[in-house]
Amino acid sequence: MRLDVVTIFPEYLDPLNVSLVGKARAHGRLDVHVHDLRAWTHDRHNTVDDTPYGGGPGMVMKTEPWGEALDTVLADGYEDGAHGPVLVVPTPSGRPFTQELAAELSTHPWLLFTPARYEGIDRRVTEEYARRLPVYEVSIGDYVLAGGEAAVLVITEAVARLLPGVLGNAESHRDDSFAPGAMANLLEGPVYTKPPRWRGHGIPEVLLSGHHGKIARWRRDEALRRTTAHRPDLIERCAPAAFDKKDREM
Ligand SMILES: N#Cc1ccccc1Cn1ccc2ccc(-c3cc(N)[nH]n3)cc21
Repeated sequence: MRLDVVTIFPEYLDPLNVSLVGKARAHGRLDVHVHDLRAWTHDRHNTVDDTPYGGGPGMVMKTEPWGEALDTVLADGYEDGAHGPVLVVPTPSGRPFTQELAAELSTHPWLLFTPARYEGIDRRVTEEYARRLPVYEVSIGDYVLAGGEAAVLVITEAVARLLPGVLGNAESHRDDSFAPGAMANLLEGPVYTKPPRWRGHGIPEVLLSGHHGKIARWRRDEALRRTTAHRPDLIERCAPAAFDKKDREM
């Protein structure tokens, strides 16, 4: 997968050099290019914003730098023989980012992120590129950030971990919260590791039993309990297998 990010804060994307995404890049599973939008300005102040038509607070990001930047990035990518990208626009007014959307984005060979700042990008930029590219406007939550770069980090990590070979243990995202399967849409249950006792806290006996069926049932029950407590809205989306009464009677 190729990822391009156009931003006025390229250093904000430095975390894409470490941990899971950094390893995926080192192993050639991800090809990440971060571009400074100001490279496509031509005035001595490297201006990327201006006052909003119709008045109002804040500033709006100008069309011209974005147009030049995206045309260049697209040309570079196509030269690399890449398939057409999808444009991913972080915005508070976008489609909620979910595990399902992460899985959908992970099927595309090229994601082109346009994290804005100020009050956003002049709408004509999105309209212009929507003429030739699929555009995903994505919200990572019902709160307002100061810009889209944090959203790019979140989206990139959630997508990268779904790419073949990126997660060490292929099982790791099998029981993810929200991943398909019997535990789909259930929140993670509690996890434990050595030492067996810590400051007077022990381990649930079932986890030391070696009885895999009982352990699996306990984990499912704990996931159901936590989901019911913290996200009852997810319960109706759970696979029927999550409520398998037969198991419970065992
Ligand atoms: N746009 C806008 C905007 C509109 C009103 C007030 C403040 C902003 C700041 N902002 C500028 C760029 C940008 C990108 C993404 C988010 C964003 C995403 C989620 N899920 N929350 N916030 C915010 C962003």
